[in-house]
Amino acid sequence: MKVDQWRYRMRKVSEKLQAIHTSGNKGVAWLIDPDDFQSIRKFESQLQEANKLKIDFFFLGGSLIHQNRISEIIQKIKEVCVEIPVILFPGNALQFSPLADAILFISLISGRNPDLLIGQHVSLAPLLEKSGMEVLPTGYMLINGGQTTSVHYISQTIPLPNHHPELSVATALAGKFLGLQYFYLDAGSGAPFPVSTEIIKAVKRKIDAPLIVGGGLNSLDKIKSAFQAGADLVVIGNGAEKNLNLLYEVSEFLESTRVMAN
Ligand SMILES: CC(C)=CCC/C(C)=C/CC/C(C)=C/CC/C(C)=C/COP(=O)(O)OP(=O)(O)O
Ligand SMILES: O=P(O)(O)OC[C@@H](O)CO
Ligand SMILES: [Mg+2]
Repeated sequence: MKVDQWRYRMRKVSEKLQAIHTSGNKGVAWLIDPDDFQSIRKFESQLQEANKLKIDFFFLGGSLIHQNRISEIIQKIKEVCVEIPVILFPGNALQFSPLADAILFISLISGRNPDLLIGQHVSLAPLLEKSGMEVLPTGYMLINGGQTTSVHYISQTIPLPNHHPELSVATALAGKFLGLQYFYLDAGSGAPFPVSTEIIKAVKRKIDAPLIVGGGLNSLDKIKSAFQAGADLVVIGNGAEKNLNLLYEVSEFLESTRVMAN
């Protein structure tokens, strides 16, 4: 299938995110690490599951990747899961593929590293324009999840404290005044503690935009708490890699809340 054909079949990604946000229905994104793509057969069978699980989005990216197989992975996803949008979640400008449906154009607003606030963005902008891809301008905020994760190290930034909501609120407000349209609170992949509900609630109160939360969400209880605190979309990476059943549990939970809301 050609790129335009599958883009045509879908609602715009931004519309889907906005719909999740305004309806109060929650969503789930499955983060695929391009480096974990070893056996194509295993990946294919996981993708079959993704169709059944009603995953809302695939996120694709990593802090540091060793092999750039992003286009190949997207092709595979599109063969099996035509209806699930693939959103790039790049650690740098090299992690680009014109085959994706949209890109989280993340600016690391919790940090003070100019390359991750604007530098990588300038490098990618001309290519991005040519691709015609949907761009999601996103304020990306790293929150201390109890351990130094890959993204902390690679970004060379200090995360926001997990228990001083006023700092996260000030950061998110600055992002809002800069015109960012999506916010992503991330404790970092594999974090022992996810973003605190205190922080999620405080940011949610001030920001009327889709709120993405991820990092260390490896149990249904943690995911429910993130939703209850105000996350619109949760991102699950390691939790699904270790136990695909977690995605079943989340999907069942979402299904039951959507039924109750209708
Ligand atoms: C928008 C463009 C062109 C680039 C963005 C550049 C920025 C702002 C990067 C922010 C910092 C960064 C390195 C983010 C990567 C986030 C990500 C995809 C994390 C996925 O998890 P890993 O950190 O790879 O987890 P593992 O250690 O579990 O593999
Ligand atoms: O791998 P996990 O801990 O689920 O984290 C997902 C994502 O938010 C990391 O950037
Ligand atoms: Mg990774």
